[in-house]
Amino acid sequence: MQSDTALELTAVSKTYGTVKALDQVSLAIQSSQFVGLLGQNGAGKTTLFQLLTGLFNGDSGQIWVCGHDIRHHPIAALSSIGVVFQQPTLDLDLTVQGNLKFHCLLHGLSRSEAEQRISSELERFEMQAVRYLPVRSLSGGNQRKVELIRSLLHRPRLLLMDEATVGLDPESRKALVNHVIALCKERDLAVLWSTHIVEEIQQADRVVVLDRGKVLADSSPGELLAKEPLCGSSLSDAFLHLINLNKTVGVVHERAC
Ligand SMILES: Nc1ncnc2c1ncn2[C@@H]1O[C@H](COP(=O)(O)OP(=O)(O)OP(=O)(O)O)[C@@H](O)[C@H]1O
Repeated sequence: MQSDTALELTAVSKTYGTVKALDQVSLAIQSSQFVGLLGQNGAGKTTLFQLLTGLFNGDSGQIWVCGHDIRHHPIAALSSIGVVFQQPTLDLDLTVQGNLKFHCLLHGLSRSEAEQRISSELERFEMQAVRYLPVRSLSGGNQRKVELIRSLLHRPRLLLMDEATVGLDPESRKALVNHVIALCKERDLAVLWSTHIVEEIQQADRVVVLDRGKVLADSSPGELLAKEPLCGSSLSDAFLHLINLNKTVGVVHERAC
């Protein structure tokens, strides 16, 4: 494994009954790479994030975060990860400060370190004005920004964004994507950005297309669109083409069996 590899998965599989939610998934993300994980409903994105955040173990395969095997060294692995989940997880009745401070203390930061990091992150996101307001009073876009700020306070090397723009208007969505891309390059952060909205990952260094648990493509948007028969199509069309091709392969495979 390269020393700047933030995440590596080898042949990870997870099955629910007869459903293969993840089927031999392998991928690696280096520091400062923004990788888009694109998949339709049911593709396996959430399952993948559940495995990456240690909620469940896979049936087979291995996951390393910054060189730590998540199954055998979960604390070291998880302390290197920042996560923004699809569902909001802030305490709406606490202030922004209260939510952020709680996270810092959970990660073992001293009170003075916590204050200093909260101040500098709020400044970075131009959010100082809302520091002592209850989260409930913030707009949806600002609540998401607070979740992002919280995910960065313990200085992770890998940021996991699990459909983090759900419920945001197009402008707020774009702003959040741009914030994360800037952070990725500024802080050598590796980012896995899961979505089914193609526009969000137009600027990604790499796009991983997941469908019915399988990785169908893993390349830069440019490389993906240079391949026959995707040549000349938009990223959105290329995505749909790959998904439809996989459906056809599935039908042929089922008939052959
Ligand atoms: N706890 C579970 N029990 C049974 N089946 C599950 C469970 N979790 C996920 N699945 C199945 O695994 C497959 C992958 O689901 P997953 O939620 O990971 O997809 P997703 O890409 O996150 O979809 P979405 O975009 O709709 O959130 C689906 O067929 C789903 O029905």
